[in-house]
Amino acid sequence: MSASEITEVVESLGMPRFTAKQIVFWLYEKRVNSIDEMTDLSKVNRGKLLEKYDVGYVAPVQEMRSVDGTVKYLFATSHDSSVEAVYIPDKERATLCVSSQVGCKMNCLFCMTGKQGFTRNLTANEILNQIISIPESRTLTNLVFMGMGEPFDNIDELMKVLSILTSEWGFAWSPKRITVSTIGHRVGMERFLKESDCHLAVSLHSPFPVERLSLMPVEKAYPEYEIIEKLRQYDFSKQRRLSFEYIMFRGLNDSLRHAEELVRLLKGLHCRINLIRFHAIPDVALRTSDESSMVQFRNYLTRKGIICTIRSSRGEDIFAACGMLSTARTQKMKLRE
Ligand SMILES: C[S@@+](CC[C@H](N)C(=O)[O-])C[C@H]1O[C@@H](n2cnc3c(N)ncnc32)[C@H](O)[C@@H]1O
Ligand code: SF4
Repeated sequence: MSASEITEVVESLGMPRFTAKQIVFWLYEKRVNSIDEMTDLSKVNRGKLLEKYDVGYVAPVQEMRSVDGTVKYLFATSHDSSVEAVYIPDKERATLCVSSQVGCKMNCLFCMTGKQGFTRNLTANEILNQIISIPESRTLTNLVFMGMGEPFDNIDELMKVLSILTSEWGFAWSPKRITVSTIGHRVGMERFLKESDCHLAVSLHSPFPVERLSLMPVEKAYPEYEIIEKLRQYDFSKQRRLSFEYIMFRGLNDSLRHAEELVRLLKGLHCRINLIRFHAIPDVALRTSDESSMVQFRNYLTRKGIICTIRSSRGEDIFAACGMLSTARTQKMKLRE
């Protein structure tokens, strides 16, 4: 809950307004696990809160550790569905990749979460719980909303989470440490750009609309040309960063022709490109590009003045492609029934 929502709760229960400040302190500064630990609240007031509320911590139901230190956590969202959060330590950085929905409506060809279909939006509580209930919570330096789901399709809860994370009364994180990744959902993206200072990553995957459409049906609703024209209205040359995600598929989008068209498409836009290796998923005939094609592609873009990096693949041995572990759990639960 935001500070103003907690104030409303306190008032509705007939408690003095300053109790809200105390609760916010216990939740976001002290990070207590239970209302009973809020020791400067009177016993009567703690009792009133306990009748209707709890702190909302829920531990992950499963975890898988990779040899490279990556940890995939699974959070149950019902008896047979779950979402994933992935902890990725890397030298002085410790990033958590967070989910925003159970499944996803967008049905991208290459994505395991897309194959699950859409079940429901996660609540702000369920999104924050991924961040605060893992043992590494206090060591996190960065958050990326690149787990399961389309964050801008769950914009109300996302904005609430970002506000709790970045407000002085909340976790007081710098927005520069948070990146939200989107398929280019226009309505949510506009609201996010207006109301938050966090970084934006847009999943592009081809500079050619017809090819993008063959990978991502959402190209119909949110054409890449329109997304890019919209983004040109914002200033990404200062604190806030704009990046494009580009999965490299062998023989599909990794040619010089693609690199040239990307440069033309993004001309004049202050941005960077992250090249991503494709994590194979079952029953999809796409393959990841080989290392030399990726390096050539990156070098071409770099020569043309675009900051371009090849993202290192992490946790390959623990089903790194998002949605794989949660799909496995759903199948297991269904088999048991
Ligand atoms: C899972 S999505 C979640 C955020 C948002 N829905 C989006 O598409 O940007 C995060 C990133 O993972 C990428 N992705 C999805 N499936 C992948 C796979 N099998 N291999 C590599 N990257 C994948 C997406 O294209 C996107 O750039
Ligand atoms: S890549 Fe993103 S938008 Fe596409 S299906 Fe997966 S989670 Fe949804």
